[in-house]
Order: sequence, then structure tokens, then C-alpha cells
Amino acid sequence: MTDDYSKLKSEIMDIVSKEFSKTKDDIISIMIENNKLKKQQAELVFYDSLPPPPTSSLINIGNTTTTTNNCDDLPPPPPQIEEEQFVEGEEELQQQHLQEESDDYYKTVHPLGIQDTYEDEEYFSSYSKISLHHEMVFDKRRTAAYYHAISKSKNIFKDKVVLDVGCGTGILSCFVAKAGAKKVFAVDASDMAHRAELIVQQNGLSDIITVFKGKLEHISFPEYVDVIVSEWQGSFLIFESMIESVIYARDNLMKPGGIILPSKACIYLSPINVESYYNQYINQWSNVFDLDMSPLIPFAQKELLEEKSIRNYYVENTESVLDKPIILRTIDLSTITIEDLSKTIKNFEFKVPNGSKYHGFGAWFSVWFENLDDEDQAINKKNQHDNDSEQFVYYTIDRDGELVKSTYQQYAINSKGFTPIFFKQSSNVLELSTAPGTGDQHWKQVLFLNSKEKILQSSNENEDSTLVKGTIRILQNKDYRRHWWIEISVSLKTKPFDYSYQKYLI
Ligand SMILES: C[S@@+](CC[C@H](N)C(=O)[O-])C[C@H]1O[C@@H](n2cnc3c(N)ncnc32)[C@H](O)[C@@H]1O
Repeated sequence: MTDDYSKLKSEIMDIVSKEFSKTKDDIISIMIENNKLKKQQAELVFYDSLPPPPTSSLINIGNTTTTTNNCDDLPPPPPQIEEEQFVEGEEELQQQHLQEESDDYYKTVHPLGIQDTYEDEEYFSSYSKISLHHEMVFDKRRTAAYYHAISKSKNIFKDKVVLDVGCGTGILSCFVAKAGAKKVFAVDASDMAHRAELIVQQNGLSDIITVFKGKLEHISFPEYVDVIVSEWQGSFLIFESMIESVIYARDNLMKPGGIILPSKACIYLSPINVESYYNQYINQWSNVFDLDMSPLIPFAQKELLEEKSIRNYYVENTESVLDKPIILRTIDLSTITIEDLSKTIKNFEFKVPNGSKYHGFGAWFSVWFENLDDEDQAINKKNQHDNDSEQFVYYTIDRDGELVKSTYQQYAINSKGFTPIFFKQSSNVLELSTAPGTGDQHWKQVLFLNSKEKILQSSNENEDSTLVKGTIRILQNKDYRRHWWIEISVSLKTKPFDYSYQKYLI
């Protein structure tokens, strides 16, 4: 190695270690400018300067977490994976790698390999159980949201033909029939369809509701529908990918200009302190009825924090949310496509107060029912005129499952605004939020946890908060479409600099 070459390498290491926010392309540009290099030369020396990735894989994939103390140990730079920065072919490689991993993962589930991308047999047999429907129907915040949204949508349902995608016990179809629909097609592929039939009869709604047993996509319905109603939301909103069936219904069974309820949805992400979770599931082992059971702690840690699955946990204390959330994904049910949904890439940059205990990230979602009967027309018209959106009246479901009227002024909890909306407040809206502190519900929040608690302290003494910066990718598992990979790479601007990469399966 010539001296010049070593100098170039150390220049790169210098930039990487001092300015962690610089992307690979930034560094290469600096090198080209400073040393009059050709792009290819700069790239060569760039790659040569960095130590190999934490795993032996060519690309930065693997269940790896790395913390470093000096530049010799530096992990690969955070993958700056804005869509346009992907190297050609790399994404296919990543997909292939994810695929191989998912195949391994599912070998135990499907010893014969991939038979059914929607895993319909197990999926619909799980929905044949009353216990699962008990969890949903008696999730008072969930069911109240649908009850009130439908009861307050007489203008939408009056004399209309409605499709209930995945009717389960038939509860939403009954709400819709009572709200004035002319006809309701209630469809479910699980055995619960037979129970729905009983509920419809029991409530004297057989003249309005027809129950179809079967997968929506395989049924031919007698006519096109005006409105689609569905409760398709899963954990992290998109788990189960039932939204694909709603999209199918919209594109194939709904009249042009039809309405979908709920109409919009959004996923949020924030850094989080979940000390209560750590105490409950890990630290509690240290004292159990006067026994020291702490030898189990490392096992609990491994199982709960180091395996690549997510955790569902309801975070009551809003102080646990360490910075304003970012919107990970917005969904407008009237336009979203399966293709568009299948991949989300988002960069984030949070500022977390120094001294905070930081355990990873929490995610939650909201869905909105729009165009409800406009009882607050007068107030909203006035405010629309005044452009005073903060006073705009909308509905929420409180922690006890009660319908409450709010204004967008009240809506910012602790001024953090846990569920910023992404559409114009143009009509009466009901929001069902699953944010921390809004009240428990069966989806809870989803946690992406670090393997260890970290107490954040900025490397810059003049700053009172620490930068938490990185990228999240959400990719659908194409062979098992109800599942999703979530990759998070994070840099913490602490001393020592801390970089981690984790991948989760949902
Ligand atoms: C989350 S549950 C909601 C049940 C009910 N609507 C409620 O709100 O209580 C979803 C239901 O949709 C059914 N389902 C999901 N995808 C379906 C499809 N493509 N065709 C028919 N049923 C489906 C499932 O069997 C399950 O009963």
C-alpha cells in the first residue's frame, strides 16, 4: 500500500468517525473534490477503508447490533437507504436474502414449503374461534369507534348497498343495517360466517343482510356495492395484510365513487422508554416470593429482546414517548395500491432529552372515519372560514370507549401530537387512535426493542438532547404475504458513537 493510498484511507476514516451523519455519497464527493479522484477510485478507497460488515454477508443484513468505541472498530456506515440511493441490484440481493431467511423461518410452520402465500387455512381457522372475536368485540374502544362512526353516517348508508369485508360475528353488518342500508353483503371465509347468520336472524335483520361464507376474492356477488365497511387493521396496522382484500373489493366490487369506512389510516413511530416493560418481564425475576430468580434474566433478555420478533405492549404513560412521532406510512383507502403498500422506506431524526432511558421504538396507528353526519356543521363552517383548524370539531373514543367531541386544539397530547393528521379537516371525522395513553385496546402498541437499555447523552456538550437518526424499511414478505419485515438502522450521536441494526418480523 502506498503512502498516498494510506493517507486517503485515513482521510475517509477521519470523516466517518467525526461526521457520522455524512452519507457514503457525501464522503465520496468530498474525496473527489479534495483529492481530484475519479468517482471509481474514490469508491474503491472508500470501501477499502471500512472494516467488513458485522456479519459475513455481503450486504448489511443480519440480526446484528454493534456498539463501537474507536474508529478501528467502526461498523459499516448507517445504510443511507433513501430510495434513490439504492445501488442497482442491491435491493434484489436484499430481497433474496430476506427471502432465504423467511423460508428458514417458515420451514417449521410449513414443512412442505410454500403452499399458500396467504396461509389461508391457518388464518381463517384462527378466526373460527369465538375467543378471538371476543377479544375484538369486547375491545370497547375498537367496537365503539365502529358503532359510533356507522350510527353517525346515516347520510352514507341510507338506502345503499354495503359490503362488510370480513364480517366475523356480523356485528358491523348489523350496525350498518340499523343505520339505514338497503342491503348488506356480509362475507367471511371462516366458520364464523355461520355464527354471523345466527346473529342476523336473532336481530331480525335477515331481510337486509345476506351472509356469504367464503373468501371474498372467490365469491361473485349479485351486484356492485356503494359502500365498503371493514375492520381489517392488524398489529402495526398492516400485519395480516387483510387490507389487500379491502383493496380487491374496492377495485372489483365497488361502484365508481363509492365510499370506504374507515377511509384513512396512518402508522407512527417514536423512540420510547418502556422501563415498565423491562421491569415487568425482565427485572422482576430478581425477586420472586423471596427467591432470587435472577439467573433467568439473561434468558428473558434473549427471548424478549434479542429475537427478531416485535412485542405488543400498551404504553400508558405518555412521558414514555421520547419525541414527537414521525408518520411512517399514510394510507388513503380510496387510492392505495398493494404494490405501493408493499414497501416503505423512511429516514428519521429524533431529538431525545439527555439522560433519557431509551429502549428502542414504539409504533402505533390511527384510522379515520370521514364524512359523518355533520351535526357540528355550523361550528366547522365558521372555522373553515376563519381558517382556524385548531377549533375544528371531531370525534374521538376516550379510554373508556366513550365517544367524545374534541377540537384539534385539545388533540395534541402533552403538545406532542401523537397522531398528526395528514389530510384536510373538511368534514366531521371520527378518529380511532391506538397511541400511548389513549386507552388500552387489543392492538396495543408495537415495540421494537434494543437488546440493552441505553441512557442517552449527547456527544456535544452544548446540546441538551441526543440525536437519534436512522432509517426504517418495511417490506412485505412476498411469499407469506400476511407477514412483514421491519429493518431499523439507528445511529446515536453519543460518545462513543453508537450504531445498531436490527431486523424484526411481524
Ligand atoms: C379483524 S376480523 C373483524 C371481524 C368483524 N368485522 C368485527 O369487526 O368484529 C376480520 C375477519 O375478516 C375475515 N376475513 C379476512 N380476510 C377475508 C377475506 N379475504 N374473505 C373473507 N373473509 C375474510 C376473517 O376471517 C375475520 O373473521
